[in-house]
Amino acid sequence: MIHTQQLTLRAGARTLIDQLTWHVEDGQCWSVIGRNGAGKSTLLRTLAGLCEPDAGSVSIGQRPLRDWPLEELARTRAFLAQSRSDAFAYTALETVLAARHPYHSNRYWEGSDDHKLALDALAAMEVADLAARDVRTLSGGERQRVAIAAMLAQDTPLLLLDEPANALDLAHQVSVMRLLARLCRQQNKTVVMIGHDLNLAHSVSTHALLLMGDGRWRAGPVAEVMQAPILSEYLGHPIETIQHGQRSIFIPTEEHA
Ligand SMILES: Nc1ncnc2c1ncn2[C@@H]1O[C@H](COP(=O)(O)OP(=O)(O)OP(=O)(O)O)[C@@H](O)[C@H]1O
Repeated sequence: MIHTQQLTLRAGARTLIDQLTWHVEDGQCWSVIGRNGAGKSTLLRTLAGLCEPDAGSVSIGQRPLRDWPLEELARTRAFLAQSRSDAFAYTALETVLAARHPYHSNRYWEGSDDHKLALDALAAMEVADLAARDVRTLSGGERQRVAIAAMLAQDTPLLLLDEPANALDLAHQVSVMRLLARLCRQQNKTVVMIGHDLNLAHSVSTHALLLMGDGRWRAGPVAEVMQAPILSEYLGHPIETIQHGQRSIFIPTEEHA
């Protein structure tokens, strides 16, 4: 689904990611992990086609990103930004319906199929009861779930999510992450998401990409890459693992003053 070849991303004089050659296959669920400022959002925006690489290339489905017509790209990848601002009085339903526009090049109005898809997406995110509400009146977590519903309604094989668990309460963090993992397993969708919760990432992801923020990176299956010594190095803080049944739980080591 995604193939990067010697991809290099910089911010000013800093090299964030150096020569990333990376394959993301259909049906995989990747977590991108790294410290604040490591370049995670910059990478995701580049994969979405919103930023130009400084060197190297990105292909989506065998085709270089720059060769994708915008409307076709919008039917292939959906992007959840880390933050958003709502300038106008759209309802939650209208916001989700807007995600159907890439399917309407030959007609102006959405059809009943679009309404059903949008309502289903709102229901999947447990915000169907908010469909008629002005998005500017929603709480942070409700607005986040409407934004994820819009992604689902966009119905793309590739989902790129910048901190999807942001602002969600514990129950919704778990249900949203499980839903993403299920989309990969059952519908062969591909997910690349950024997250700071190692335990959530470990429980739902098949693979992880670690970014050091100085160009270095490490990519691979979760069992190989999400190990305490490697995570400690990449996150700049000692981390221990404890086993709880089948689960590995990551905890930051307490440092005594
Ligand atoms: N236009 C710019 N000019 C200079 N530096 C920039 C610019 N845009 C981004 N940066 C820097 O690039 C670095 C990477 O930013 P990015 O948003 O990708 O980090 P991140 O890993 O997503 O961080 P976070 O976990 O805080 O969301 C940051 O240090 C940021 O300050």
